[in-house]
Amino acid sequence: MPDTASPQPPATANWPAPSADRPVRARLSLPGSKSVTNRALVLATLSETPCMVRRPLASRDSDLMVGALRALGARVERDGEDLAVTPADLRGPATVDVGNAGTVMRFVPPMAALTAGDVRFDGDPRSHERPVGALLGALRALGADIDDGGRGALPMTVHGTGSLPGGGVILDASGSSQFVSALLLSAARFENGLRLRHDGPPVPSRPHVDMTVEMLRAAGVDVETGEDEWRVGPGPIRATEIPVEPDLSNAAPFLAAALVTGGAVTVADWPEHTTQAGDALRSLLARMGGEVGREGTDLTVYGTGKIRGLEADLHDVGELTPTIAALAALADTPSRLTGIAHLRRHETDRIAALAAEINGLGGHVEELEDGLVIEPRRLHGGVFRSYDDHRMATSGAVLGLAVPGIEVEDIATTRKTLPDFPGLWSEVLS
Ligand SMILES: O=C(O)C1=C[C@@H](OP(=O)(O)O)[C@@H](O)[C@H](O)C1
Ligand SMILES: C=C(OP(=O)(O)O)C(=O)O
Repeated sequence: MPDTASPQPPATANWPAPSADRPVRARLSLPGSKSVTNRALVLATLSETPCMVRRPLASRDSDLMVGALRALGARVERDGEDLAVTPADLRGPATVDVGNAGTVMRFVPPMAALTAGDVRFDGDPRSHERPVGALLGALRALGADIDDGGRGALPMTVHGTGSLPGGGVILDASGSSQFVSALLLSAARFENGLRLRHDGPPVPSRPHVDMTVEMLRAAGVDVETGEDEWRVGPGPIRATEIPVEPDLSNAAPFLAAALVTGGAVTVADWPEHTTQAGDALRSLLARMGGEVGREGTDLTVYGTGKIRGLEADLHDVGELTPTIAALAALADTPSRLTGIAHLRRHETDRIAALAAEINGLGGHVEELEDGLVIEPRRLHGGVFRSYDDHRMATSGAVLGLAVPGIEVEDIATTRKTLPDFPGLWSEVLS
């Protein structure tokens, strides 16, 4: 697949985050959602019909997913702005590079179990630390043969046999909602389908599970859901066309710019109905002092010149935390963000990283086991480390709007889910 990224600064150069000397007023179209794109690619590959994935994301995580599926034998071809996926038998041996993409390291192993041959999984060093053990345990209980050297982590090899019995399994998905999504996405292809029950502390990022269920149903799969239970009937997946919505989580830093500068930022094509976690920005940014308006499919956030602190449980929408924390550091009153212990196992330990980086600029952030208490302070310039985490990097950009002299380390890491964040950011600020 062509690499659509525009030229980026080298990974080692710090990026001087532009400060805003006037209210930001902009309208932008965002690239496709990572979460929708990577589910669409999985469903299209498992479908018995050819499928067009419309306007997918083209960035590191989606490139990794395309690479993984091609390694298993899928035919994925670019067709203008779309990706055309043609049914093919999945076969090994294959090697899958998961990078640091949670969706690839969780969604592809069940497909590998349906593949005839060995499939080896490895990725960035961080992929060895991100949780997959509970998912692997569930897959084994459903009949898969997996060699992870007893670590419950990557690297590992799935010894696929071309089919999986499936059936009933209990899993603790408190570490990541992606365990549930991973099993559901492939389940219709298990011989006996799937009866899945979560047992443990609450599953985070629920809207992402809802997204999985909705997309499966749209592909003709029989899915029933209970509080912590899911049932998928065995049968064909028939996806012919899957539209990809703009990435609403990636709208976060851009909409935050309206609050920070007292401006107005419009995101085009905001869906009327969506399961994306980013839709919660409408209420979160309103609670932080913004005004939110909709005109047709345009969604606009207006800054009012004031940013209010926020007390919120972000368990369902954890990936919005880095932007919300940056806003909280610039607010008039303290914030308390809780329910996000699972962020310690995201691209980096986001709780520790946000506290360290905001404090490094003169902030006052206290780490809780499951969150952050942020007391606003006058911040100063300095290097904001990104820990190879796209959302840390964009969080530094938000702070830079109000605080001169911030340099974000490795801005190119934003390519995980946005092909050209620095370009889009400077367009919005121009
Ligand atoms: O299924 C998905 O597309 C995602 C689920 C969530 O993962 P967790 O449940 O691990 O937080 C979310 O944070 C991640 O960015 C994308
Ligand atoms: C947690 C995230 O990604 P991943 O899909 O790698 O889990 C994220 O994008 O915030």
